[in-house]
Amino acid sequence: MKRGFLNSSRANARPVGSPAAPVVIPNLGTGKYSIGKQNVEVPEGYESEFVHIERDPRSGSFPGGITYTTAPFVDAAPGEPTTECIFHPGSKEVLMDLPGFSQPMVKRVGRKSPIRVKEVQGMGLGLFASRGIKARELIFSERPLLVAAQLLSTRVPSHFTREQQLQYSLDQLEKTLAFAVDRMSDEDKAAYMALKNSHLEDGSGPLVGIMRTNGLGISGLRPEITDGSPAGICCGVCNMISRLNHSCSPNVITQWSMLKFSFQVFAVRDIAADEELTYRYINIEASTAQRNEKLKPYDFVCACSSCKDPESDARRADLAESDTPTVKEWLSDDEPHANARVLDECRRQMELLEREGMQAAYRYFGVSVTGFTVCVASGDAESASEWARKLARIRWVEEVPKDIESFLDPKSRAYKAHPMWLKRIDGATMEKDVMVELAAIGIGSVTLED
Ligand SMILES: C[S@@+](CC[C@H](N)C(=O)[O-])C[C@H]1O[C@@H](n2cnc3c(N)ncnc32)[C@H](O)[C@@H]1O
Repeated sequence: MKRGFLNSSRANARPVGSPAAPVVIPNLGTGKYSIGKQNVEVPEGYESEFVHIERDPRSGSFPGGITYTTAPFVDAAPGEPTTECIFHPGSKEVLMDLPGFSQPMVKRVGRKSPIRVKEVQGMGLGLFASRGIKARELIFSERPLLVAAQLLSTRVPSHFTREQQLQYSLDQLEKTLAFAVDRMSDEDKAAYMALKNSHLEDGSGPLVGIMRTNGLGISGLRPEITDGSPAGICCGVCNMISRLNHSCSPNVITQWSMLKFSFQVFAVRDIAADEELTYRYINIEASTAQRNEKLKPYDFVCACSSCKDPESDARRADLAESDTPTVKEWLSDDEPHANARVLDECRRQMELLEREGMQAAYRYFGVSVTGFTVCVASGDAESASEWARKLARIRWVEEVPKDIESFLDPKSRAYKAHPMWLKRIDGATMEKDVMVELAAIGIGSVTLED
């Protein structure tokens, strides 16, 4: 039996409330113009199947149907923005059952905003820092204009061709969105309609096109979908966040807070005044060619510094092929120089991550926490404090130790009080009872024999 967080597969997986990624509606075609280019006509007479139901904001969902609602619907703070939602059964209950829902947003974009919208040549609009921003800063929070399931569970006539079925689904989704957009205030409606649409020629209607271009993934709102399929992810469309352009070396990350029903935007490294804020739309560990393939639905070819650097691919491939060093594996490594070996690997990967500007990758946390723990166990507070400095910049990963700031000073007393302090020096084996003790507080693991 295994115990402790750092043993679990979660230690290496993306964290709860992980950064949202823009949504590409999966079964509606992900390639550029992969559907609808032929101007597919759906036979007449099928439009009547569309049904919409509006409900009292506080009542729950009903079996089999979708519900239009305005969130947060319970105890919304006065003057807070609201979101038009298209919910499937169970979504509303997720929120109603969430203790403390909803909490007020923090750091809304106001008069002293650290960001401004500006034209970027060849990219349309973009977001820029209006002052210097420090790594880990919460730059702003935003409640979406719209939250909707990515896919509608409509019954598609089976005698349609595949193209007709896809077009039919797009048309149904467009009508569903139209009803929600119509419920928005004039200001929000205008904001939604002014967003970029890069799906002008693939059969998407204007509202669907805007959702596909700007939507950010939100998990946890479709409890009935338990198979991990994309249908379980909802899509949030925001006004400001939607202006973030893509970079493969992004300087911000977004995180969804269900409790605050809003996205939070954090700086992953220092951002200079007037620098553009950029965000990753796709997995950034992939090669340049793979990344640009994934970006096709957004209708641009990325020209960020990594995409232009011929040596970047080798560095990213190296990372993609290397396992993130974990505390769990280090503890079960009996080799006498495990500390030095694991630390070398942490340093090597960190150098690649920093060189590639990949502070937004979850691996950045994994490498830092392992490097920190190994240094503490070796009694090397000086090196541990360097890793602590990196960890202290990561505010969007829940597993960063809450007291990490107390390890920034290598002379801090926190070191001697750390449960791992001097517990594993190279050349010495670790006592079983020490491992049991550590596992009990969530560091490492022990195998409990029957
Ligand atoms: C979510 S919007 C970003 C904001 C957008 N630039 C605007 O004017 O509202 C996504 C669209 O912005 C453009 N875009 C985003 N990142 C880009 C980049 N790195 N290079 C060129 N165009 C980009 C593409 O048209 C893409 O479909």
